[in-house]
Amino acid sequence: MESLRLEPIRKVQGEVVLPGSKSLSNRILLLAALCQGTTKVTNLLDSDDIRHMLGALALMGVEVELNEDKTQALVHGQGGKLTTPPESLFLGNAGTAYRPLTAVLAATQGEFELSGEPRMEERPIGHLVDALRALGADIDYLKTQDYPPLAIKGKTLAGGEVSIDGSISSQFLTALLMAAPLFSGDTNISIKGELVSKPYIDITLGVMRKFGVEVSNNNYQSFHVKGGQQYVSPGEIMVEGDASSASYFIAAAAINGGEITIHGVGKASVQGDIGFAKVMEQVGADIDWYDDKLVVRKGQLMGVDIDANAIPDAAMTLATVALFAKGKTAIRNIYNWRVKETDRLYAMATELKKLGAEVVEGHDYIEITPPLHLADVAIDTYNDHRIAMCFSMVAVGGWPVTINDPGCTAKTFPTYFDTLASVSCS
Ligand SMILES: O=C(O)C1=C[C@@H](OP(=O)(O)O)[C@@H](O)[C@H](O)C1
Ligand SMILES: C=C(OP(=O)(O)O)C(=O)O
Repeated sequence: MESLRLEPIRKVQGEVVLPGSKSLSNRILLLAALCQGTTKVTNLLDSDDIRHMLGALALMGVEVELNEDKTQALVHGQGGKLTTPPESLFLGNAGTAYRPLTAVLAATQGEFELSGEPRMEERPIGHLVDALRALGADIDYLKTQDYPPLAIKGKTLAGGEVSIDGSISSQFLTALLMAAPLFSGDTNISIKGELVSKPYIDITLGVMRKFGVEVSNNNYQSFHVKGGQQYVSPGEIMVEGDASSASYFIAAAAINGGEITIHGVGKASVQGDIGFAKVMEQVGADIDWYDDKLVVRKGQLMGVDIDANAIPDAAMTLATVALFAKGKTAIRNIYNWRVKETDRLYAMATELKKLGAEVVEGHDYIEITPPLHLADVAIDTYNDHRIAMCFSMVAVGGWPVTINDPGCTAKTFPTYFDTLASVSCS
């Protein structure tokens, strides 16, 4: 479908069961493939990013049995051995596949080429490659220095002392951490620059722990990983609901509930994006917290001024909540929005301005002051699932809107617009 017309939604109400977390799904699949033993993964996300990880694993000889709706997988671990794939591993625009595979394959015997969509070739990976090369990895840039695609000649890496720049993406450190137990000796990793998106490191360390590997860390400034370790299957593991995907329903209920019960994340969540619910309480949402669900109702919404470095994905939703909050909303410390699916700072500013909002696009922040009336426009989505999803808040807030290329939500949430319709009262 070229575009989706959303008419004003009178109220949102009902129950949502979240799909599994993208971040957890791809980490779990990779470690389940590497470990010793078979792992049953439940509540797996079925979306493009996961499909790319599964496709790559299949090409490297990993046997994965999926159930019919692809939310359960039986992964037969290879005990650290992967085979040289017959072709380039095409990883779409999935950062959670591309970055960890780069590090793991650098330490795996075999020859690998990692490619992706055109946008992936514009997303930097130099900080990770620099760190891996410093450890002796053999990695070449096939087109442009510091960017995918890559050619990797995997080999035994001995570990040692290494520093990694954490200022652009936490996924580089995640990748190094996941690969380090496979090195023959111990690795001490120190962080250069400010480490962004820190809560994703907790997700990484938590998943590694489930697969039997403990990493010690000193205040996220240095990490010690023992070498020569084998990941061990936990037997069965459930993927928690996606906290970033929850943000759209938390926001919708806060703008125009009714009441929405969101199943799959709650106060026991391991994902940093649960922090968005706390931000929304500050904005004015009325939220009841349970271990693995949230009940969210409408509130008097007020603009806030927040540092969103820890919740870069969910913070995009706040940018459209801002259209319905009193006064100005400022979202700060989000420079790396510029190197994700698109330049998200530019894209969000451009589309919010089209609706009539007053927007300041800073180098690493955005400020939004809502207009009295929203213009009826078509929102361009820049092949960015989160732009498509967060601009549906315009209809939730009672204004018509057209979303161009709504199918781009397939990256993490293929059924998003159906799920929104299921809680929409016209
Ligand atoms: O590790 C992860 O699962 C992710 C880390 C974040 O990226 P950065 O660390 O590049 O900010 C986030 O935006 C991405 O959607 C998922
Ligand atoms: C930044 C994102 O994706 P990736 O995992 O490709 O970095 C995202 O899902 O918002």
